[in-house]
Order: sequence, then structure tokens, then C-alpha cells
Amino acid sequence: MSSPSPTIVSAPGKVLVAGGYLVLDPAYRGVVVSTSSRFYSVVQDAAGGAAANRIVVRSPQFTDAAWQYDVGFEGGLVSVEPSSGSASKNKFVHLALLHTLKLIAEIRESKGAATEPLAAALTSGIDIAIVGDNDFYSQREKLSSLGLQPTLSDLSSLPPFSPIGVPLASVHKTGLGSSAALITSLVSALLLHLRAIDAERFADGASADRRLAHHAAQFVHCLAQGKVGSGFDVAAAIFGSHMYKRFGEGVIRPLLGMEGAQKLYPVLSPTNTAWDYVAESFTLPPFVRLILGDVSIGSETPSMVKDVLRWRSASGTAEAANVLWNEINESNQGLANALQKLTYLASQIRDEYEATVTELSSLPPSEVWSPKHGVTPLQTPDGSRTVAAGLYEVHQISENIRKLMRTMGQAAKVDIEPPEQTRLLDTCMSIDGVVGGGVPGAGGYDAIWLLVLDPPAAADPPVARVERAWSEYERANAGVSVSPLLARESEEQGARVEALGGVPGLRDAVAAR
Ligand SMILES: Nc1ncnc2c1ncn2[C@@H]1O[C@H](COP(=O)(O)OP(=O)(O)OP(=O)(O)O)[C@@H](O)[C@H]1O
Ligand SMILES: C[C@@](O)(CCOP(=O)(O)O)CC(=O)O
Repeated sequence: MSSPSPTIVSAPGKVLVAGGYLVLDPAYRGVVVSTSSRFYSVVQDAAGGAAANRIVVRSPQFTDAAWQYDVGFEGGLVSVEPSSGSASKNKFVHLALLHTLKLIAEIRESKGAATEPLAAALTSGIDIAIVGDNDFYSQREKLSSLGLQPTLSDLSSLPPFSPIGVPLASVHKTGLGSSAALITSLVSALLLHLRAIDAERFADGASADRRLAHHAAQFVHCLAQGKVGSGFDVAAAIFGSHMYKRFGEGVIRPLLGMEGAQKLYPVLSPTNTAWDYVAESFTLPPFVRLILGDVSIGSETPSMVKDVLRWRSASGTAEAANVLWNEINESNQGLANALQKLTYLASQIRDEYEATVTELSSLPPSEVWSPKHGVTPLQTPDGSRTVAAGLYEVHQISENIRKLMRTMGQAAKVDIEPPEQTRLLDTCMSIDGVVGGGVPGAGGYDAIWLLVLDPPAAADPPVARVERAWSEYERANAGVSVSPLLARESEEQGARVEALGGVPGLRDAVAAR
């Protein structure tokens, strides 16, 4: 049996705030924040009259984005082939279907007579709709075509899951990790719908069911991308914000390039201890808000990772690279510790914490962050300003990480924090209430992240000041425009089961053809 009602799983996007490149090496950890922006996969049995073993996948936000697949079971092997009705290809969706169904077939078989075979569960066909929150795709053109501004309030006025009006291949993505969130939500929803895992157990972040979904999503994502990355994006999609240590590549090697007959479950099983990743729970402190800027300078360097890794392993530079990576790692861990300390302080001295955030949120950075101005709010003689000191630490460490990442960029000849981004980030750092920031993940020209103080009921909160600064930025910096995304840190953490009526706009988006 499959489930008669739709099975919906959402999975969040990600921002790697510290640990870009280093997180590719299991010796180092990355700090990854999951976003409120999510992907949703809605899986249901097809309406009466649909072809048996036919899976139809639709992405209603895009044009020409419907794919049909036929599932076969010849010789005991599951196959998934695009049917002749498909107008375009979608490798990510195709591989997710193929390997998740194979895995489900193995799990159902292992349960013996107690469970009907997968073929019986697919006789009425399956219908899948996939949608992503507006943040995953740049909304600049849409806003301007509607006479709206790239501001948080105008972005919020767009309907959820707005149609983009172009084919998927030509969309401008924002770097939130659409493919990882998509694969994670799709794989998890299929596993649940076809009863290979259980919804109640999946809800527990440490359960075997969630780990199985994680392993399957990591494997499919590696296959679809044609490479084994660190996997922090898939881990964020499944577990939410965390400190991530990658899994050793060896665990999925046996499955890459396989001919199809090899069993998946022994490798993807939640009890396979070769999955040696660590995802240690982490959240941003209260009243510290993550904001993301979609930067359009308009250049991309696809070879950044290759170039950095070449510099790191080349005989002439490896030693210096190692020293620098250890230094960066110390700062990355320091940033996570400082943020965690603030979370702890907020739980212990809530009123003082809130009062300090409120006070500092409207002081100019020169006064708050600079010790050269004598006794600052951070340096009262009785040492009582622990909250302020904690925020100061976050500021100092994130600025130091930027400096070290620039050093790495120069050494490896890669634009990790290019001068245009340095100017933009420095401008942001001069705004009252901005604590820290940087270029996410691999860096480059596409995005920035900031942590800003966000006290309750502020008349002119730092986020509004940042927005104003961004809206004026291009005038003084021709060719560099920056606009906000709606995303904050996800309160719901990782992947989760949703109800159709519980997500604004989802029912309509899924019904759209
Ligand atoms: N809404 C969607 N429906 C179906 N497939 C999608 C959708 N969005 C993305 N995809 C799939 O994900 C692929 C994009 O993956 P890619 O790895 O290039 O992006 P990404 O690096 O995750 O992007 P970003 O981090 O900028 O969001 C698309 O080619 C498509 O196969
Ligand atoms: C460079 C790297 O460490 C981070 C890439 O992150 P992003 O896709 O730029 O968010 C690569 C990886 O971790 O897989």
C-alpha cells in the first residue's frame, strides 16, 4: 500500500556562514544555518484513470516543467525511464525517483510477505508536485515588471511560490541550495508515501528513519551533481542548522558508477557506521537575525573549488595552506562558540540580554566595536557587560574570518571575497546594529550574509537600516546592486512533514497546471 492522501515534506535551504572549502576536509567543521525558505514535494496517488507504474512530476512555477516516467520491474530490477510524453529532462528528479524507488523496493522485499511488493503500490500511478519558496530564485525581474521595489515588504507582497515564467534551465538561482533542498524533500516524501519510513519516527531528528532519508538524499545528490561535495547542504536540508563534519567519501564510492544490480540498502542503511558525518545542533542566538543579500555583479567562477584545492595540495603552497586553514578553522570554531555562548546567556539572563541587544542596536559601530574610544559599552570597569562582550566577540571573529578568507583568496588566486564584496561588506559593517557578515559558502560575487541585532519592537531596527543602505548602494557603486531575500534562520529546523492546508499558498501552487 501507499498512502491515500498527499504526503508532503518540506526541506530548508542553507547558508554556510563559516567553513567554506575547509568543510570539504573531515578534519574541519562548517557552521551552516538552515533557512526559513523551503522546498516542498507533494506526493500523491494519481487520480483515477492514470497509467499504471507512471510517475508524473510537475514544477508549476516554471514553463515546460512536467516530466513523466515509467517504472519497470523486469528481472527483479527497478527501472525508471522518461516516457515519450516528457518535453524536457530533469536529471536531479530522475535520479531521485530511480534510486529512492530501488531503495524502497529493497526495504519492502526485506519485510517479506508482510508488505506487498512496490509494483502493487504503484498500480494507480503517482503524481508529484515540487515547489520552492520565492527566495530560491531571484525575484528582481518579477518585482520590476510589477513596478515594485526589491525590498522585504514588496517581496512579501508577492504570492507564495510565484510563477517564474521561464524554463528551469534559464532561472537565476540565489545560492540557497535549491537542488539539495529539492532532493531531500523529494526523497523523504517518497520514502514516507511508500511506507519505507514512518512519519512519527521521521519527526525525531535523531531517528534511524531520518538518517536513512539523509543517506539516500546525500547519495542521490552526489550522483546528480556528478561529484561528491562535502554534503553540508543536504545535511542542513535534513537536520537544520548545525556544525557539520563531512562523511568520508569512501562510504558511497561503491554505489557511484554502479551498473544497477547492486543493492543500495546495505550502504544507505541507518546502521552503516561508515557514515561518519557529525551534525551537531546549533542555532543563532535570540534577537540576532540572519539577513541575506542577493548580489548581482554578474560574474561566476565555476572552478573556484578546484583552484583552492589545487593550491592547498600543490607542493609549493601546501604547507602555508595548512597553516592558514588551521587558523581559519580556529576562528570558525570561535564564531560558533561565541554564538552558542550568547544563546546560553539569553537563556540565563533574558532581561539583561534583551536590554543589551536593544541598547547596542542603535549605537554607531565606532562606539560599540572600537576599543580605541575609551570606555565603551563593552568595557565597563565592573566587567558586567557579558552580553555586549559576547556580541563584540562575534563581531571581531567574523571580521577576522573575512580577513583570513581574503588571504586565502589571494594566495589561491580565487575571488573568495573580491574587492567589490569587501566594499559592500565594509559598508554594511558601518551600519548601526550590524554585528558581522561575510560571503557565504565558496564566496564569490553572488551573495552576502549579515548578522544584525533585531530587538523586539524597535522603531527603526537595524534590518531596516540595512535595507535602506542596500537600496542606495548601486547609485554610488555602479554595476553592484544588492537586494534582500526574505529568508531568516529556520525556526522549524530541518525537513518536516507538512499538511496541504498548513502552508500558505501551497494548495493553489500545486493545483496550478
Ligand atoms: N523547482 C524545481 N523543480 C524541479 N527541479 C528543480 C527545481 N529547482 C531546481 N531543480 C533541479 O535542480 C537543478 C539545479 O541544481 P544545481 O546543483 O545547479 O543548483 P544549486 O547549486 O543547488 O543552486 P542554488 O544553490 O543556487 O540554489 C536543476 O537543474 C533541476 O534539475
Ligand atoms: C566550497 C564548499 O565548501 C562550499 C560551497 O558552498 P556554496 O554552494 O557556495 O554555498 C564546497 C562544499 O562544501 O561542497
